Amino acid sequence: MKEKLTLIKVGGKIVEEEATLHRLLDDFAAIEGRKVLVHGGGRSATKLAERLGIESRMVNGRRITDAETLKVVTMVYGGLVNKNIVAGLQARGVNALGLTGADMDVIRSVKRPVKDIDYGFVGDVKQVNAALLGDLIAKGVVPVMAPLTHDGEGHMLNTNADTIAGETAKALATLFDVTLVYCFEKKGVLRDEHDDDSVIPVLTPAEFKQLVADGVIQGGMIPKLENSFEALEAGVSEVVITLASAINGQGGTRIRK
Ligand SMILES: Nc1ncnc2c1ncn2[C@@H]1O[C@H](COP(=O)(O)OP(=O)(O)O)[C@@H](O)[C@H]1O
Ligand SMILES: CC(=O)N[C@@H](CCC(=O)OP(=O)(O)O)C(=O)O
Repeated sequence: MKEKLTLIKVGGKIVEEEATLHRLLDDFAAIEGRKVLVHGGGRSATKLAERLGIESRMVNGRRITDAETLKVVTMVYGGLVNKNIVAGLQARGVNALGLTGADMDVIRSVKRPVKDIDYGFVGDVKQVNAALLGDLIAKGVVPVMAPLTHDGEGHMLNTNADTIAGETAKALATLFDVTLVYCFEKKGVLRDEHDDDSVIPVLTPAEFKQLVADGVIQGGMIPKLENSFEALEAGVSEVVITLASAINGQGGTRIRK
């Protein structure tokens, strides 16, 4: 039987605010057994870009990443956000190791080809080094992964954090019994975005399609759910979308095949 592993993805709103980040780190530190944390930081990148006079543009939930924006996201995700989390976890007795995809060649990607839209320096994941992550995890290390990858030819690329989480969960599912938890600032996938208590407890692909067509599920939630269904198909045992302050408990939306 495979050992259990919990992979938590935490988004920009949570990591940006001290209070919510500290709560999340307390809850993450309390998770027993093998674990991995993947973080975003989109909101912090947008704020720094604004201070530097660089315009931010998102298309289909992805950041258009020109050369200047790539410098900003590399500083923010690989530097400030990642190290803040690593230091916070070390203070809580968790042996965290911060990684971008370039570190130990853990995630290689290919620059997204230009079709209708030129996303710039955005990477589509090609390969996750599950064996390496598995070795680190077996040694008691807790990887903390930033949403940055590399192309193997000397270039960093910006990759959506939900995708990093989904792809890493899929790769680790060859070694572990993986639960993937996307946590954010709402209680789960909601039937009415303005009613916090309208959580959909279980979501299937057919219901997802219908809710997208009805306009109930929109924006960043669409790629998050697409990544979730893909992960389940590829052998991840369980996918949950839930409130950041509820990662240890029940509740949220459970994704079904
Ligand atoms: N039906 C829905 N239920 C909950 N959130 C939804 C729904 N439809 C759209 N959303 C939006 O999706 C957002 C989460 O996606 P995203 O911003 O990519 O998350 P993250 O902060 O985790 O990166 C929520 O903040 C919410 O505004
Ligand atoms: C290519 C791309 O869109 N990358 C994302 C990576 C950060 C991210 O996904 O952060 P959240 O989880 O906080 O949204 C971006 O730059 O916004």
